[in-house]
Amino acid sequence: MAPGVTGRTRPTKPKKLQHAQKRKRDDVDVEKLQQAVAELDTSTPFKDFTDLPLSDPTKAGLKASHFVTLTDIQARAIPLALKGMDILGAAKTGSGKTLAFVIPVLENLYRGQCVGPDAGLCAMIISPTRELAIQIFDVLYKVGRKGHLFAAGLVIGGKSLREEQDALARMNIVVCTPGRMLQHLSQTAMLNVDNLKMLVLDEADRILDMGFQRDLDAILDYLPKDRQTLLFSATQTRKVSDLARLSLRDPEYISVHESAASATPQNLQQNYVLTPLSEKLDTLWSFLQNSKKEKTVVFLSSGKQVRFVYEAFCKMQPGIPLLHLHGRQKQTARLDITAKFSAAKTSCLFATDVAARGLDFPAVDWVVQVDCPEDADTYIHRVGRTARYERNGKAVLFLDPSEEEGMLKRLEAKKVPIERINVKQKKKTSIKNQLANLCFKDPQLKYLGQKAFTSYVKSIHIQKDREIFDLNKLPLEEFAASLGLPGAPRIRFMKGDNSKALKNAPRAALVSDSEESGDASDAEDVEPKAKAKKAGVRTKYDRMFERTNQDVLADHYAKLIRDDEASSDHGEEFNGEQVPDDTFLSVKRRIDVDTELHSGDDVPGLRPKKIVHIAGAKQPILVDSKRAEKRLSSKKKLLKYKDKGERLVFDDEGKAHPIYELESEEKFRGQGMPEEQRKKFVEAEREKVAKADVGDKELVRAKRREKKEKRKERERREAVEELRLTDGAGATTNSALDDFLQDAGSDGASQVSERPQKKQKKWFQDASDDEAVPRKKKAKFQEPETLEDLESLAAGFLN
Ligand SMILES: Nc1ncnc2c1ncn2[C@@H]1O[C@H](COP(=O)(O)OP(=O)(O)OP(=O)(O)O)[C@@H](O)[C@H]1O
Repeated sequence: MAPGVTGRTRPTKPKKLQHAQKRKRDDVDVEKLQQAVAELDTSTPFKDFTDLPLSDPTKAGLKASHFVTLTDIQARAIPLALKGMDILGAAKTGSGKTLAFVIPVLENLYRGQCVGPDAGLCAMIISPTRELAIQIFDVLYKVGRKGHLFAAGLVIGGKSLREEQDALARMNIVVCTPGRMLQHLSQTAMLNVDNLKMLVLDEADRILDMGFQRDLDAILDYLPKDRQTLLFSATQTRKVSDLARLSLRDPEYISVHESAASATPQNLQQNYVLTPLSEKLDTLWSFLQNSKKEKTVVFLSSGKQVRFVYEAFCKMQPGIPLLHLHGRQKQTARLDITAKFSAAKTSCLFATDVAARGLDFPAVDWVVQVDCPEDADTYIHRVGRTARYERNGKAVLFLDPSEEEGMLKRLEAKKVPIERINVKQKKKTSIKNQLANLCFKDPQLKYLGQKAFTSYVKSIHIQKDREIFDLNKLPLEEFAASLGLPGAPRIRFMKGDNSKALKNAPRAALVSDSEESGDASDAEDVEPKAKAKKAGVRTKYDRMFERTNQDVLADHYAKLIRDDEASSDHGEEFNGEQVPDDTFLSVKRRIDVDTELHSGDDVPGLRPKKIVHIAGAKQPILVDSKRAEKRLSSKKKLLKYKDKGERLVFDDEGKAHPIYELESEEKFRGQGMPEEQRKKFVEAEREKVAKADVGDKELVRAKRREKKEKRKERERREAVEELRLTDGAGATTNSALDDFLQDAGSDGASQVSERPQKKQKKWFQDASDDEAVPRKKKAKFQEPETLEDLESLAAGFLN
């Protein structure tokens, strides 16, 4: 519906006349707005949205969504953006950057009358991840739904290319991810971007970094140079080279919090805990046991770790709903998980850095970083998932002692205030035995553990900041044991690899292909944009699971492993990026073959025949087909041609004998009748077994006794502890988490009562207090139920 027009028009008026009148009113409105914007004094501090020269539909949309007061970044960026300036906007996480570009997009297009299918695509908003793109689209819909006539759409993959192509041809505003957008620019004939007026990069530093470089540069080649460009991020780029790439025209650098004491929100409490790598899962488990009533995001460095920890913790039933999110999940699953976590009051989400940037989950209490982030910027974005827009939040970073010094230095340089706290030892439970038992009983979990171990080691190996990440200082054997593994899986590194090149390899090296499926693997954000064939050699575990998979695995695990294999095709996901496996690991395989061409090979059209001599083979092999040639590359298959040899044992004098040697007949007869000999033998063996059984039973009894004693001892300690706690002044008023974490330097036994009450309240009281406000708001606004609903509504504005 057009701005200012109500639905109750008189039915007697002819339609043409109505439209003409409406257009006239729009023109007047637009003219007035143009003038107001031209006269806008950008040095005036604006407080409310009503102070700005905005169109009626935008004002109505803002009002309906309960946006009244401008945040700092909005107050400074929106007036300049309305005037058509290029902007580099930097402000802390959760400070409302999305509205700071959504409003100018709607307004500038409105004033420029870029509406309807003839206007073509006028604004492009690029986001690094699909989830963030959907979130931006949601905000665009909320603000634009009250009368704007633009057709807006999402282009993030996960749908058929054809479907997206048709919709794109009608769009005025597109919210997209770089890979998929590039695919359309190069393949959708009907897509015309000549009229593009505005380009927005959300999380600009991420989109400008090497991971997206190829796609972004290619997109920029398609776009007209004469356009307005807006860049926003909590950690903004100022590199001249980046600005040149974007052809910015005298950009305005707006850094709202540059002079602030910290780069992170003020209402965010930040701490770190020193915990050796091998105890990180114990600490995490204990933390979750003490925060069952909270909403937590847990960051791990790779998708495989996320899956292992999620599966293992689910089996251990922590008493809090668990979710997991990583880049290799199908898009539908990812959307489902983000929606579930957004709606949850208490839950724990295990995630890779795919969830680190931009996502606005409501009411997150804690961000826990189990694995150290790759740099301070990633830290800032991760912790930014909590303490958003005036809410309180808490973040804790687990650091191995080897990571402490380097990471603290980096954080200090970026103005991140962080204090050390300790975990109360009495509240910490070890889950090592439990995990070992689970892995022992469940080979699939063990397999996931092995993958988790390998991917963690890889993730450390490819880190470029050697002051923080040093593989040699990490207790890898203990780490493997902490995952429940019987030993550390062997990993072989290639010599002279370049970590930076490796980390950025996937985007640079992989070529986009045009799948039309709705599969998550097609083309997007943190995923590689192509299917790189796995050229590497399978490990013995891979082979083992390929075999087991066929009929032994439960459906659930068969799927897990299938997914895993699918993901392995693309390599590993580290810090939200994909790193191909084959560039990282190599297994030596050498075959001693000596090849000679068979005579007559040069007959045209015939496959050349080769005679191959293999070391140890009885005779040379004729290779006359592709299959025979392939067989040569398999060590196992080559065995068939080799002389098998004979296994021998050596006696005391060093003489060789076959393993099973028959006794001489004479000697055998000398020992009595065969039946008697058999009986004697059976009797002797029975005695041996009986003796061994006594020993075994004694061992089992001893173990049981030991377990029982340990349990009793633990129960006794807990009972004493409980008594002491209920007796202690103020102790019962603290949450379980108060009881779990303690300030660094204070001793474990007297924590709770020693900490000043005021500080405790500031730390932990926020969760329930603040929740009411946003939830109430949400109840009033009727959300479209599915993404499809939302998309069709936004596309349908045009009607
Ligand atoms: N003017 C406003 N009034 C009230 N709430 C607002 C306003 N602007 C933004 N918000 C709310 O603040 C929250 C954070 O906003 P947004 O997601 O835009 O932050 P951001 O700065 O982009 O964060 P990040 O850096 O993590 O991407 C959202 O829930 C949003 O609805």
